[in-house]
Amino acid sequence: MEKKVPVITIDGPSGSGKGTICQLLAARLGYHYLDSGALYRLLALAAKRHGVAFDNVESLAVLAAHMDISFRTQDNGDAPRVMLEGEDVSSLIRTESVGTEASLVAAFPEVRTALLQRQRAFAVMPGLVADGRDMGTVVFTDADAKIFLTASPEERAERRYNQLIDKGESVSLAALVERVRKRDERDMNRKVSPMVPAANAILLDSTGMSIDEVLQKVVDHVTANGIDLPQ
Ligand SMILES: Nc1ncnc2c1ncn2[C@@H]1O[C@H](COP(=O)(O)OP(=O)(O)OP(=O)(O)O)[C@@H](O)[C@H]1O
Ligand SMILES: Nc1ccn([C@H]2C[C@H](O)[C@@H](COP(=O)(O)O)O2)c(=O)n1
Repeated sequence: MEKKVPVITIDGPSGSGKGTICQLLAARLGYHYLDSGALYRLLALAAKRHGVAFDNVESLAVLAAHMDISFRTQDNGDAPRVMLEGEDVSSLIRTESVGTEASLVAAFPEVRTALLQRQRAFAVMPGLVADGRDMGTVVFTDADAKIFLTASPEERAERRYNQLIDKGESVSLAALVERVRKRDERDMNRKVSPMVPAANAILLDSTGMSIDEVLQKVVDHVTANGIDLPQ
């Protein structure tokens, strides 16, 4: 019998630290990493470039199923480069506006269905750490360990603020808090695959916790669920 691919899911709102923790965990375990939010961001960018309106559901679904995308793993351990039609768009998809547009196109069931198999294809040996909003509830329901990572909207906005300042972008913290709240609201209240913790996920509130502290809690949960760290 074929061995089941181990999968760990970390879902949660924007800025909760999912990407950071998933990448550190994947590196520790030697697993693959899926940034599912990047797929929705890529779709938003591809739609703009191909002149597809954000309410043209049929064309968005076709684009979601067929867009030419890839993730290029970096030898130095840095985040994978995100490619669209052969172009490195890693920075382009990280803007606040693309995040909002990704949240808009993600609300369509047709788009989510079109991306389902593409996401599941990431589950290959030796294992996968998947980050998103519905990894534990829809995409990998039989995952070995599920975590729902949160932090207060104020702290998440502040993390994003520091990130943008580091990149040399001038932003208002108050505007970011507002944007974080709006995106949470849309992601939590959409009809399909809303952002909710899976019934068998642990809830981890990272407000006031360092990255190392969060990682340790996640590692504890993962090992308690039978996934061993390599020595
Ligand atoms: N526990 C933490 N304490 C302080 N800063 C953190 C913590 N976790 C993550 N960060 C920082 O917060 C920022 C956002 O983190 P990250 O991109 O991992 O969040 P995310 O949940 O993946 O967000 P998104 O869903 O929008 O992609 C990064 O600059 C990261 O270094
Ligand atoms: N599994 C997922 C991942 C992402 N989305 C949507 C909702 C988010 O606001 C947007 C951008 O995601 P991020 O890069 O910030 O993680 O994409 C989703 O609906 N489901």
